Amino acid sequence: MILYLLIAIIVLTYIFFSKKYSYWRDLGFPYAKPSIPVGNLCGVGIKEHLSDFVIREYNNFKDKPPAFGIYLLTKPALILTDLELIHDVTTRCFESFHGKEFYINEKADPLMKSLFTTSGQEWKDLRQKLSPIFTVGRTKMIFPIIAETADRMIEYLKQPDTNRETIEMKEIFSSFTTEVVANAAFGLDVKCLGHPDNDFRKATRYIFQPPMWYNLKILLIFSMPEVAKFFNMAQNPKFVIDFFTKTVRDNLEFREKNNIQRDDFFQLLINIKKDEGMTFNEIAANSFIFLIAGLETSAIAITFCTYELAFNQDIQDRLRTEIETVLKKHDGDVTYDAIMEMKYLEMVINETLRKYPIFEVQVRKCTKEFTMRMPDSELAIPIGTPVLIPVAGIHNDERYFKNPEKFDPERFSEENIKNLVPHTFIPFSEGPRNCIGISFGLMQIKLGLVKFLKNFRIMPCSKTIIPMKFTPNYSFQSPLGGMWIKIESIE
Ligand code: HEM
Repeated sequence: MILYLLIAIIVLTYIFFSKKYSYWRDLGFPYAKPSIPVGNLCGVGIKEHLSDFVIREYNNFKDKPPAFGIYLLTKPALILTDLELIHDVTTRCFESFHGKEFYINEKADPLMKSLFTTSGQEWKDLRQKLSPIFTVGRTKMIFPIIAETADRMIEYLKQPDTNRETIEMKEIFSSFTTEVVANAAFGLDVKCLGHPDNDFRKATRYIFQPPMWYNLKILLIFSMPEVAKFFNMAQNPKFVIDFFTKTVRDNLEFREKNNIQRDDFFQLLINIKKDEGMTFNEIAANSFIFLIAGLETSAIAITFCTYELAFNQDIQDRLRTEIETVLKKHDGDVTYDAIMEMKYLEMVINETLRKYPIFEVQVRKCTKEFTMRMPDSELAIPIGTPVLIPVAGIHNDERYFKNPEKFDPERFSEENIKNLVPHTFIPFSEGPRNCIGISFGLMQIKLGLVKFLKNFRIMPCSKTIIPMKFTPNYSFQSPLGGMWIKIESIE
């Protein structure tokens, strides 16, 4: 009897998945072969990083534009391979693709409903309210916070007991950006450089690299959002929600009670609350997203840039010469204007973001039916379909970037940048839903790099990973086992 029951369960499961996985085949649309029960996500986050999967499948299908089908667990999704279609999705036909694929349960997790996760009118209103926070003028206002924190990072690295022969820099750069963004977003003086067990750092580290069991919970939430809502499940871990909502509440009460005004993002959120109205949850969720989006993205960019500079001494020398020359003109002061004058620095950062796009895939959701034209037919993309832009694949496609493995900042020289194929360099995305924090992120990266290179020469060491491999269960691309290099003081 048990045997029959088992066989029946296996047969029914097989029929269920076969039916789910016949969607693209029935439409006669090219697709990557799925596996029961995770679709095309087999091994992603366990054996390989999402970017490895994206690059591989993109290369398999890039000659069959405009798109191919995959299954995110059992959900059909599209990966786009045609640049014009990508431009339609991000910009030209934005009304059909302004959605994001996030599970929001505000009751259980007030941190999830932010600018990054919301869609439709709610997103539009938020973007309008929050845009004034991210102007170039505001970035200038935050400049001293970034500069002081970068100085603290250099002091820390110069301590006599720091092992400069083999040093893991990813954690140090993440601590640097955590201190900057905690200060800029929350007005908090968090000390995590040299203190990896600091509560703030521990909570943020957990978000980017949760334990394997936690990824299973995310899979469940993603595949059965209705069930997750029924059981009032939260996407973020409880200790992260409690920690950050308490931090925001205490901070808000302290400032309001003591009538404290500061030049930071948090103050700007308080001003919006007073002038235009903003709920506590909106303040909490958006300070949280500034923190999440702001710290790890920039830290990873500095990390990969440093990794490449260790192997490319000529580029490192040229960049250091530029830094010294420009600073000399500014009496040795690392000012906002001095940083903006460093054109080669910009080329080096662009090339870093080309080779290692932090958001290796950008995800949008179809919000209004859209007809995709194919060579000799068309396909109506149904509402609700996730649409993936394979940025890592495009940035490493030899048709657009010759010899993509080579780290070559010249691709972004004044002369060459004009010849880039449109929509092939999109590290901050494009269109109305592009990154809102570009100028702040770039300034953080630039200042961190300038202060670091002014003080240290970088070289590979015995523990440097060659070639680069990514940590499978990390939210962004991040070096497996950390980024170990040797640094030498420049006197
Ligand atoms: C190297 C640094 C950064 C990179 C490469 C980057 C990249 C991106 C990308 C590609 C998106 C669009 C994601 C998608 O469509 O799925 C995005 C959105 C966003 N970024 Fe950044 N980002 C960086 C730094 C920052 C910083 C410093 C902040 C804030 C402090 C920030 C805040 C945001 C927010 C709030 C969004 C959502 C915008 C919206 O949906 O309207 N980012 N970022």
